[in-house]
Amino acid sequence: MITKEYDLYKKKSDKIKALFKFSEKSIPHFWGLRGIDLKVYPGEAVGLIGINGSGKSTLSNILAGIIPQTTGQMTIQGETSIIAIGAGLKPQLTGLENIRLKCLMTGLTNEQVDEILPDITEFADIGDFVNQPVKNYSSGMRSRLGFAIAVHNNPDVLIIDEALSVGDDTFYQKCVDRILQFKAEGKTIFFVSHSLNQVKKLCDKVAWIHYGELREYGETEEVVEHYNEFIKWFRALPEQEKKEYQNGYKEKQKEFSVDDLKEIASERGHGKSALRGPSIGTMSLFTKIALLFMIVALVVFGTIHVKGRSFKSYFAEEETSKLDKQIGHNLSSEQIYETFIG
Ligand SMILES: Nc1ncnc2c1ncn2[C@@H]1O[C@H](COP(=O)(O)OP(=O)(O)OP(=O)(O)O)[C@@H](O)[C@H]1O
Repeated sequence: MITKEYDLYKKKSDKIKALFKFSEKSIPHFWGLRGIDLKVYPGEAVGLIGINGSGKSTLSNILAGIIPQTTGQMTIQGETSIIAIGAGLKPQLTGLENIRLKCLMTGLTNEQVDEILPDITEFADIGDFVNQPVKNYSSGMRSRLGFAIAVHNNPDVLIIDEALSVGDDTFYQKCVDRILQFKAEGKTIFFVSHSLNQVKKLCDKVAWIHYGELREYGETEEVVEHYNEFIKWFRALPEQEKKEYQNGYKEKQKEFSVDDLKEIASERGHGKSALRGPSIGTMSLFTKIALLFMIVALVVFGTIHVKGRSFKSYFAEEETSKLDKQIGHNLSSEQIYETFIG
């Protein structure tokens, strides 16, 4: 059961303060995901649908290992690769440099990159722009480059987050063909999209994420139909009711707690392991005290051993150097002779 809790810091300094706060009550929280359970098999393409802000990108970033979940265990067999518009591309580097960087990061050697480079540039088909910094690319070009790199890295799990929505028809068809080829090879695809037609065309199953919850998971036709019914119902609501509906869910996302999660886990028959997680970003009281102690110790140690010398010898030397300055700058040679020698 995957959850993702975001801290809604108002200022950057609040982030640092929060590390040492023994009560986190003053920091507002927001649960982007509230207990997502999914079992996906090799060769399956799963669509992730939902209204804006429902948690699709949060889930796909967790699946790709870009951000950690707050609680829950995730088992992925194989390598993942995510394609989101411009995700992971360095804007200052050229297309070619980005290709090389990404490939080296996946463990290829420079020689291996040289071999697949022509295939990647041919797939991306962005012409001379491949020599331009990515910051000059249009969103379609970024998507082309990102897609070309990701598919040539040959991942076991491919995550596509809205990356097809910005490409033109020719590129879209090329990507669809490659995705279908991946599926046939037994790879798993997660496909985030607002285009229900694309989802219907590509996906075997669909997960409908609704304000951080998994509202429905099943066969594509059925889930898309229910989602469409919801959209129709929602659009027909008067503006005031729409707002109330949205605010009600947002409030639930703010007030969600580990107790709620425990309740969901027991309803679904999960053991305690479903509640465990990487717990990155939260520190236990013991860790906080230990960290504070280490910082104090470092400061004291650093003060006592200034510039590699003990506190006493450092200040003795400081005094001598002051005297040297006085000798050099204020006293004449006769005065020096009289003061120190004569
Ligand atoms: N770093 C963050 N800090 C705080 N809140 C965040 C953060 N990232 C996402 N959120 C919130 O989590 C919720 C889910 O966001 P997410 O981007 O996953 O939604 P989405 O379904 O992909 O939306 P869209 O369809 O608009 O792309 C949103 O309410 C968003 O404001």
